[in-house]
Amino acid sequence: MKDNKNMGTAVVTGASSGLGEVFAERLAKRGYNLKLVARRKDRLDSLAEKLENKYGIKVTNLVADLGSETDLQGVVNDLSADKSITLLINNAGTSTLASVTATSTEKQKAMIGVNVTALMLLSNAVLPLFIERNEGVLVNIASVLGFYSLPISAVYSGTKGFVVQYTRGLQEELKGTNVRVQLVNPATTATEIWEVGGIPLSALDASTIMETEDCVDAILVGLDNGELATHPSVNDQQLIDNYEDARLKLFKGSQHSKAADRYTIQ
Ligand SMILES: NC(=O)C1=CN([C@@H]2O[C@H](COP(=O)(O)OP(=O)(O)OC[C@H]3O[C@@H](n4cnc5c(N)ncnc54)[C@H](OP(=O)(O)O)[C@@H]3O)[C@@H](O)[C@H]2O)C=CC1
Ligand SMILES: N[C@@H](C=O)C(=O)O
Repeated sequence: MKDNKNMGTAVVTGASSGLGEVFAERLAKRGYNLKLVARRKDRLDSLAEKLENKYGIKVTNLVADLGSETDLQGVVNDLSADKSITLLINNAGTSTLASVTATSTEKQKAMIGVNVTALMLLSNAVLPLFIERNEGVLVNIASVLGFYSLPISAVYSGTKGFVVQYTRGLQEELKGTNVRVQLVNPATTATEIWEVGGIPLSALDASTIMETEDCVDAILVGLDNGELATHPSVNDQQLIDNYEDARLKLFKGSQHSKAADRYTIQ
């Protein structure tokens, strides 16, 4: 991304705390006007006031529960009609970390509503404009739990697995265009999501917890460098390359009309 004053509008969902709040600050500094989405109006209002005063940009808040069909449709309508949007960061997310049987159906549906349905419908809202203009940036925040499941993350990992594959699919669709789609897989980062999800940060190994600002700054470096998939906390690039190579090889190895020899009926 360039540093100039004609950046258009960046939409950041989940801007009332954590990664989203830092994204909002960093993008304001780069000269974007902002559209911020979350439920907590007080937090969005004070952030908007701070960023407008500090950076001289315009901030519009959309107070909405992305898990509510009506609120989500309101945001979709707003974004679809806003031709100033140049960047959408699908960051809002919610997690309940517990076994499936210990997680209410309501909480499971909330994870699917915010992490999956909202992310997809908000992408649908901006992509037609990006494609028509042949320019635009979509950033989807998944998680390392999108390619790995813990005994307490079956549903959350399922939702983030959707984000991973959906984003990869969009990248394939948009290959050869100037519409950029970045997949982001953060690992443990010091935000409220842990407390909200039932695991206090104090219960985790401190050496594995990244600061929120460091995570966002790494994601933006990845974006500036044109990365398709950004893993902020993975130092060893070879691990990423091996993973990408292995999943491609496994896919290619699956393209056969006959069952594998080990499934021959004896
Ligand atoms: N922190 C971590 O360790 C990791 C986080 N992630 C992902 O990063 C993203 C950001 O989370 P993070 O900053 O950590 O957590 P936070 O809890 O700090 O932020 C989550 C944001 O999402 C918003 N949000 C949650 N539910 C809704 C809803 N129903 N409607 C509208 N907005 C909602 C919250 O706003 P409000 O409550 O005001 O509505 C808040 O602004 C998420 O997608 C998360 O899954 C991925 C990997 C690791
Ligand atoms: N957000 C975290 C879990 O709640 C993660 O994705 O690791």
